[in-house]
This record gives sequence, structure tokens and C-alpha cells, in this order.
Amino acid sequence: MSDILQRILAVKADEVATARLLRSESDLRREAEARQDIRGFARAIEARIEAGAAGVIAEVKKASPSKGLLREKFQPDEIAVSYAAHGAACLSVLTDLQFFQGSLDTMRRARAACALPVLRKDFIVDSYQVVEARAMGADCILLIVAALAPSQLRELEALAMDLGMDVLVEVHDEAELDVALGLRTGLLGINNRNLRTFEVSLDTTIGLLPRIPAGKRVVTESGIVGQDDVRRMREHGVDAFLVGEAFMRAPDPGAELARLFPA
Ligand SMILES: O=P(O)(O)OC[C@@H](O)[C@@H](O)c1c[nH]c2ccccc12
Repeated sequence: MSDILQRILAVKADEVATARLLRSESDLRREAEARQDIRGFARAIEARIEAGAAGVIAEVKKASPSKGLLREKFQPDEIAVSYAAHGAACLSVLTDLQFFQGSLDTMRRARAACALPVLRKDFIVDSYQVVEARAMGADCILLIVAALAPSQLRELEALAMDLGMDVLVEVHDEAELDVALGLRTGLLGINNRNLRTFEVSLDTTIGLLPRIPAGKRVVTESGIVGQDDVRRMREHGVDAFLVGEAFMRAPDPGAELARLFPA
């Protein structure tokens, strides 16, 4: 059965093949290595949590395959400034065009407008995209366990870390969690949304918590829309959040962040 994740991954393979024709990976790698501007992504989250606040990764996302257009007036720089002013720890910027109406330029503009570390949010299937992420300014990449073999996860993680980036590894169930726990990164995203069916349940995060060893920072991802959701997570000891839709639908995304996560 061709689910949405499989469809997206097929498009990604084509995109990478096309991008390689325009610019070689070695050329891009030189550009990535020449940059000296890494912002500590995991560190920014830990700093918020040490201060007693939640560590919020605030997402810049114009549309999604499950919800369609989320925000008509979409200005990545304005959104980034608003998030930064209202206490976000980091940004997550969708760079996928076909399914999320994002781009690398969206990421560049958002990052240039503020001092926050930035996650390249995309479906990474190839080393080319990792190098490209850093060349375009990303401080962290997302690796989705459902999209990659364990050997690929290890290789892409090593490459990202070589380039100075942090890695957020994303899981949705126990089997994926076991794979993720074999990686080096301390940032463990639990996606409450099933990428194959789009079904969302916050019980996904709660249910996996007993299986998380010390030393891993859990980031609960997707479906956080109200103060009750935030309270429930924090009662379970989850202090890091990745939130998109709730902010994108609000007139002022940063003000909504401050409302969901009162100081
Ligand atoms: O908009 P939400 O429900 O707050 O979710 C944000 C984020 O978790 C979601 O965009 C996401 C999580 N993992 C992904 C992987 C690819 C694309 C998107 C995502």
C-alpha cells in the first residue's frame, strides 16, 4: 500500500537526484564546512529547561498534507522574530516544497531574522540533504526512523555531527524507539502523529516514556494545541515540545506560544 510517507520519500529521492545535477555534494560540502555560525540547538533547549521553563521548538510551516493551508499571510522572518520575542528555544522550519509549501529559502530567511538555532524539517533520505542543510544554515536536522534503515540513520547522524549539527531523531512506536536508542544523539522526538495515517494521539508520548533511559531528552511532537496538553505533558516530566499548527493558525504566532507556555 502506498501511504503518504512512501509517496513523500519517492519524491525526495527524485529531488536529490535533480539537485545533484545542479551542484555536486563535494562543492556543497566545502560551503558547509566554511561556515562558522553554528547555534547550539540542544543546548538552547536545555538552557530553557534549566531555567524552569519549557523548551519550545516553534515551527514555521505554511501548509501540511493532513491540514492543507495553515497560514495565508506567511512571512518567515516576521514569524521568527515573534517566536524569538516570546521565548521560543529554537525554530523548526519546513523546507519541503511539494507537501508543506516550504523551502530552503524559507529556512534561511527565518534564521537570518533572529538568533535562534534552527532545525531543518524535511524528509532526509540522503547525505546530500544533510550537507545542504548545513550549507544553508541549519543547526540541527531531523532523522525519521520510519523513513530510514538503521545503517542509514547511523551514517547520516555521523555526517551531521561531523558538520557540527545536532540531530533530532523521530520515533512513533516501541520498535522505532529501540532503533533510535542505538544512536548517539540525546534528542529524541516522539511524534504523536502517525505519518502513515495522520492519526494523532498524545498517548503516543506518554506510552513510550517508561522505556526512555536517562540522558535522553524527550521532545513531544505534534498535536499540542492547548494549555491542557502542555500541563499533561509536564506532569509526566516532558519539558520539550515541537509545536506548529497551533501557532501557525494564530494571528500572532509568538503571542500564542506565550499563551500556551506561560512563564
Ligand atoms: O503542527 P503540529 O501538529 O503542532 O506538529 C508539529 C510537528 O511535530 C510536525 O510538523 C512534524 C513532526 N514530525 C514531522 C516530520 C515531517 C513533517 C512534519 C512533522
